Amino acid sequence: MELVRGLHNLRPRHRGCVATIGNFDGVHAGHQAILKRLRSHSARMGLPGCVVIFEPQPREYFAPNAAPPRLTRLRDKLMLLEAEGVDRVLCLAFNRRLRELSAEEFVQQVLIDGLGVKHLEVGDDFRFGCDRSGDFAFLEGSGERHGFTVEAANTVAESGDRISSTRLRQVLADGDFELAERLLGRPFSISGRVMYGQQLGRTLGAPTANVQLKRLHAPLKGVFRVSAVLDEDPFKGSHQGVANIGMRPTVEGDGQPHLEVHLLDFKGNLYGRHLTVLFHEKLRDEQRFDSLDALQAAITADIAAARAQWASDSNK
Ligand SMILES: Cc1cc2nc3c(=O)[nH]c(=O)nc-3n(C[C@H](O)[C@H](O)[C@H](O)COP(=O)(O)O)c2cc1C
Ligand SMILES: Nc1ncnc2c1ncn2[C@@H]1O[C@H](COP(=O)(O)OP(=O)(O)OP(=O)(O)O)[C@@H](O)[C@H]1O
Repeated sequence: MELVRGLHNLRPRHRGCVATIGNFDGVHAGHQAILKRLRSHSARMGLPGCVVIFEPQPREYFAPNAAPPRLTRLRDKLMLLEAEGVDRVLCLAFNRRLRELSAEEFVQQVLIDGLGVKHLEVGDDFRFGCDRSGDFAFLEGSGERHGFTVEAANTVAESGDRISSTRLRQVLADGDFELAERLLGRPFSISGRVMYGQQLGRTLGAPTANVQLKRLHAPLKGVFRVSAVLDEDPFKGSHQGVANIGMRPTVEGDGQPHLEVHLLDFKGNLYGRHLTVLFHEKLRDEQRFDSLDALQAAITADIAAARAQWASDSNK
């Protein structure tokens, strides 16, 4: 899969494709349905399938502090899009210039001059352009004038409700990981590099790998039953574990949320390795304990609860 950053990096060879546009945060089952249609039009027309995304996502640009949490960082989003068979991603910087483009200018500059789009696939509620003035009817009209076809994919729903990134954020915040897995088509995960922590975990009887969240504003907090894959290689096996996402109020953290993972029965150095943490169940909320002994007892109980659930799963 090819990543093109910015319109200025498009070359004549990039012209002629089938495309779709959106945030694709989480690459959930609704997105996957659109991407499946993109693949089939791409095969039918013998043209590459291109996804146009924005970075930052528009709401992060408009309200950096009030934007909703991210389900996927750019890196993970790109890996998931590649796994869905996307040939090319055009990542546009969402900035003042882009936000001020009218729907007409967006079509002309991005779809026609930039990509030479021959077919556009969008969701039925898709809107774009300055003040979200461009909709499906507008695109159909543009398509007739500029020579591309447009198709609106039907809404993909689960239990009667539309699947969306917004809904997933709520489902994760509620700790409903079974539903999250159905909406995503895979368990929810966060990945990152393991960095040095305060090295306190080992004295608590549970050494933890501190996974770098960087600027990721995680959509969940609390203590979870997890599994983890090392270096993105599922063939190296997945490890069972428990994890905490929070501020670590008992040990006076650094004011930043951390993702800390304790892998059960694992010995080895994880510093600098890449860890993908898959979330299976919420065990409890993070708490401020009066002593490190009380925290240690709580973590021991978390580990026991996780082990009991794994054991019951394997007996099913
Ligand atoms: C399963 C688990 C549950 C945790 N629960 C809490 C908690 O409820 N409150 C809290 O302050 N810290 C909690 N922590 C975070 C610990 O305070 C943290 O892992 C410990 O301070 C070690 O940090 P270090 O790796 O930076 O040394 C939890 C950690 C794990 C792995
Ligand atoms: N459940 C769905 N069914 C059909 N199409 C969808 C579905 N969810 C998203 N799409 C389409 O996928 C494309 C990308 O969607 P986008 O990520 O922008 O929206 P979203 O997942 O609904 O997120 P949000 O909750 O932030 O609105 C758009 O064309 C959108 O209409």
